[in-house]
Amino acid sequence: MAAHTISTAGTVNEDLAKERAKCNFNIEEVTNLLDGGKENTIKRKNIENISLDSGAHIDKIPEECLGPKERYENAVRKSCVYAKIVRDEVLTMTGMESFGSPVLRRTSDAFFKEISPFLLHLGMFVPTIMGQATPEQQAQWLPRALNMEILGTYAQTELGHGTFIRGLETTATYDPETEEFIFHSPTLTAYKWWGGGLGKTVNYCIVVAQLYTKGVCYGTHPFLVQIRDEDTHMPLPGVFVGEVGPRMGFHTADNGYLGFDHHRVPRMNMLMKNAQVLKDGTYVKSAKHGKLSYGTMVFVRVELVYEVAFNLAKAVTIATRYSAVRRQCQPRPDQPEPQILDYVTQQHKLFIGIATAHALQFTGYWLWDTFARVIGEMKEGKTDTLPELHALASCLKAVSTSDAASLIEQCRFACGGHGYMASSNLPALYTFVTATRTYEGDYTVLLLQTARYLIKAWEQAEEGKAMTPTVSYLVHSAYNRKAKWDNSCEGITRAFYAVAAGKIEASVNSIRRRMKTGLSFEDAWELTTVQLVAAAEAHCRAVISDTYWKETERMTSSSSAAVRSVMRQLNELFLVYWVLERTGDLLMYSTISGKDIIELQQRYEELLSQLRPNAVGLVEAFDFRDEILNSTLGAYDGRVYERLMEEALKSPLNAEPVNQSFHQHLKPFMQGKL
Ligand SMILES: CCCCCCCC/C=C\CCCCCCCCCCCCCCCC(=O)SCCNC(=O)CCNC(=O)[C@H](O)C(C)(C)COP(=O)(O)OP(=O)(O)OC[C@H]1O[C@@H](n2cnc3c(N)ncnc32)[C@H](O)[C@@H]1OP(=O)(O)O
Ligand SMILES: Cc1cc2nc3c(=O)[nH]c(=O)nc-3n(C[C@H](O)[C@H](O)[C@H](O)COP(=O)(O)OP(=O)(O)OC[C@H]3O[C@@H](n4cnc5c(N)ncnc54)[C@H](O)[C@@H]3O)c2cc1C
Repeated sequence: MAAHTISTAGTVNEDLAKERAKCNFNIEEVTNLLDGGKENTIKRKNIENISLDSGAHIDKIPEECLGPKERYENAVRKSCVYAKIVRDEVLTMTGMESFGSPVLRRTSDAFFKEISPFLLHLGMFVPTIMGQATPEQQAQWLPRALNMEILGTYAQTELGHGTFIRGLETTATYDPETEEFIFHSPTLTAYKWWGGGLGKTVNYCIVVAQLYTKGVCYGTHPFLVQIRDEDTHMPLPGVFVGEVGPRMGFHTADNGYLGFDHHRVPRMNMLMKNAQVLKDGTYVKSAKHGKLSYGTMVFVRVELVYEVAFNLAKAVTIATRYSAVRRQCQPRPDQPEPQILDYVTQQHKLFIGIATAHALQFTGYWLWDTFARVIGEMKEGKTDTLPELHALASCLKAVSTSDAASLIEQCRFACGGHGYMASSNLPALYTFVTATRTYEGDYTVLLLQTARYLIKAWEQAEEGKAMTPTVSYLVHSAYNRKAKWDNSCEGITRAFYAVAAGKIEASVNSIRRRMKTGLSFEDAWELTTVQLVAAAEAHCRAVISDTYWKETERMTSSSSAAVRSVMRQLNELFLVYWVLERTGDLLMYSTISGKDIIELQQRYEELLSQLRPNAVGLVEAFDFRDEILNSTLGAYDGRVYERLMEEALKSPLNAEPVNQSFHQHLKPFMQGKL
């Protein structure tokens, strides 16, 4: 026991209590807005109560104090406990539509400081069966997968290739004699690498492999492959599977490797919605678009936008509450040390995080609606809106994951030394979210996919062709190269579109100029990629700003005046922040002047001080239960120091007064007897 442990359990930190009293809007009203309605809030809280009130999620020893093996085993145990609660209690109450819902994802954070080994089963295995299998195949596999009688993952990336899917080396060669595919890894670099849950947990997986039939390669296709015996869990003959070893985060996800030595799989295990191999080996392609087999990736990219918004919301809640409790320095003589939340630089670090969490959540839900619409159209045989969805999902995934990771790291900085404590939960949030910038398509690679679409859109605008909605701004820009500056939210958004258009045009001109010197299109493109990435990022920032502004107006149209006002302030802060971050671009592509920029800097500082009294109220509107935040610094009661000490005392190193290494190494070393 530490000497100065004083039990304050049941009390609330005074400063935090005062912050709550200062808040001038109805917090619950904002919570309802963020949940998409009061009914959804009630439903969410119900699910949280059912899942967490029994305390089944509580660890005796903090997860990060366990060794890698014990940590994984504990994560499997808790996954089974949570899955059982969800299956037996939550889904029976809410019906199957809750399966895979953001509420279950949110609640799962109380069980896993990091990640469940089941995440890929729910996040990619089941969605791939739903999206890529025929109705007959779905009828065969889905009930067992949904009931978790089989567990799966998504094994696409190999040691040699992740980005370049066409370069994958695993082969699936059809044998009409036995009506089977023969899976083989011809090289070391053909080994699958990274699949979440693959190392030890799953017995099935979606394997993406080069399909060969009748001596012809038809490119990559998804297959459902059994890799372990359902009873013994032993790898099947011809299957080499294991865990990839320690990594920066994802410690409890048992990311795995997988190789095949002529492993045979029934023909009907090819996911046949978009292409089929008939019994005699004839290949038939039914898909109307060549990239439909990449559908699961688009689905996850769409989900990731609100997934990272959720993680950012947790980080800013922790850092804002802590900043209300923490006092440091004495800027004015004879005055008490201020709360660090009173430092304007601290507000600058945190409030953009709160605003970005809103911006990404609103954009994420808007993108989800767009995705649902395109999927609906595809069911009717229409695929012409898929390229626009792919371009949108690519850039929004890239920018949202990158911004969220940077802002979560900024929240850690904002908490000083204590932010570096694992018990603050900020390190785990960062390592989890920074991975999202890479997986499901690397940042640069995805922005270049969007750039391809934008360059084509520019050419279509030049030719006077009809434009799809998200690039219709290019039509006007051809005639209006310098946007007239106007510092309203609408005017700022318009200027961001002008920046995007200007950068797209500059990229097009660079490519054309280079091609005129005799370079091929590919070489000219490559030399222009720095500009192309910047153009795609600018396009994405315009889309986020536009969506956030319009959604704020729409969502708060019937809110109370106080809620509408604080939501608008946050929205304006976001827009002005990005104007100040991008003044160079705006000077180039709009009529903004130095005087406007000085005025906007002042406006930004005004917004910081207007938002200051509502800061704690705003993060509390995210309505995270302590179990979900999992943080010594961010708990509702603000007992920061007590909780830090309580967690420190749980460290296995504190279980004994003298560690055996003293007798074994230190003492002989210090006494010169080594
Ligand atoms: C019952 C109880 C349950 C209880 C438990 C509950 C607990 C939890 C509750 C709920 C859970 C719910 C889960 C939700 C959580 C969400 C988080 C999810 C986390 C998941 C974790 C994921 C881990 C990571 C997984 C992976 O990383 S998988 C691997 C991903 N890999 C990639 O992304 C590779 C990136 N590369 C590519 O995408 C492509 O190769 C490329 C870069 C696009 C290039 O491809 P290719 O070479 O083939 O194409 P090009 O030649 O460049 O282009 C040709 C044209 O095609 C167009 N194109 C390309 N891609 C697409 C596409 N996808 N769609 C449409 N069009 C596409 C391209 O633009 C070109 O067009 P053109 O017109 O210009 O020619
Ligand atoms: C935590 C984690 C979990 C994962 N889980 C899974 C999983 O469950 N299943 C699965 O299949 N995969 C998984 N992955 C793999 C992931 O999808 C890939 O790592 C990702 O797609 C990036 O591919 P890569 O590793 O081949 O990177 P590379 O493509 O080798 O990238 C390396 C660098 O090269 C650059 N680069 C590559 N190509 C280009 C280009 N054309 N133009 C310009 N620059 C380029 C990139 O920008 C990057 O800077 C996971 C990865 C991580 C980190």
